Amino acid sequence: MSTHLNKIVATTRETVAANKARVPVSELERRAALHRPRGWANALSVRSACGPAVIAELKKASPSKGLIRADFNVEHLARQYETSGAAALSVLTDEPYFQGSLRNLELASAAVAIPCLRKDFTIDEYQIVEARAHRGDAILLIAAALTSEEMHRFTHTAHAIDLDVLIEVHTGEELDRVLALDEAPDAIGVNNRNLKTFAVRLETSLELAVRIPADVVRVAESGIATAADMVRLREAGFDAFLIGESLMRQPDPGAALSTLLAEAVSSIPVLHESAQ
Ligand SMILES: O=C(O)c1ccccc1NCC(=O)[C@H](O)[C@H](O)COP(=O)(O)O
Repeated sequence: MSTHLNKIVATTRETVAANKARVPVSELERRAALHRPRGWANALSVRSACGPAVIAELKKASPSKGLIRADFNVEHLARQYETSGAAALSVLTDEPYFQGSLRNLELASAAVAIPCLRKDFTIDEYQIVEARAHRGDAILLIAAALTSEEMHRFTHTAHAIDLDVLIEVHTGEELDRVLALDEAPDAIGVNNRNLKTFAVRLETSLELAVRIPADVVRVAESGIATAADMVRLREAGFDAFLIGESLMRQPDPGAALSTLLAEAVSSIPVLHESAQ
């Protein structure tokens, strides 16, 4: 595990321990029963069949960039993204490094009809029930932070409570471990951000794309900023594009997403035809 990831995971263990002491699982289960998950991966598949499926990320800050967006009204941003054509949302819930929160997940999810990923560093089953209790529709598992046994167990736990699972990889070796799991995730993401150096290379996705089976949703993550990036990734086989910082830095992230989608549709021939 990289030093950065090690540090984030260590802090996450402390957060989980504190949350467990404060809110019992029975209370999370009571809250979870109030809402039905909305099929995060299916929303991406459906959109991807007729246009670019963007997962718009609500990202206030990050370890690599510090504060990204000061003006951060979660409900407003979530609605703007939905109106502008996002297929799904990703909501960061880590507080110490990303200034996210479970409250943000709940507010964003309640404000829109599109499904929401709880974007966090999942290292304990408690967080999966927590995601469901706070209106999440899917969880993230990061292969670099988990053993194969943990990935399998967490995927099973999430599926048992109707949550979808996105497993994120950075290398071919991590992808091998994911492809060998007995219970497959609903989506596999390739993260272009190197967690040792924070350098971002779209080539990471482009190189691994061919090895991801077409029966899971293929997601390219990090460093996507232009329609040209989306065209390259789409041509390599990706179904969906997870975009955080490049939209968050715009004065009007919703308008920026609309423009990006319009440019992507006109640049990808097959999408242009299906949009006619
Ligand atoms: O963004 C970071 O600095 C970061 C650092 C350490 C672990 C994860 C990190 N980011 C999480 C993500 O995966 C991204 O937020 C997501 O893919 C969107 O990326 P971007 O469009 O480049 O903001």
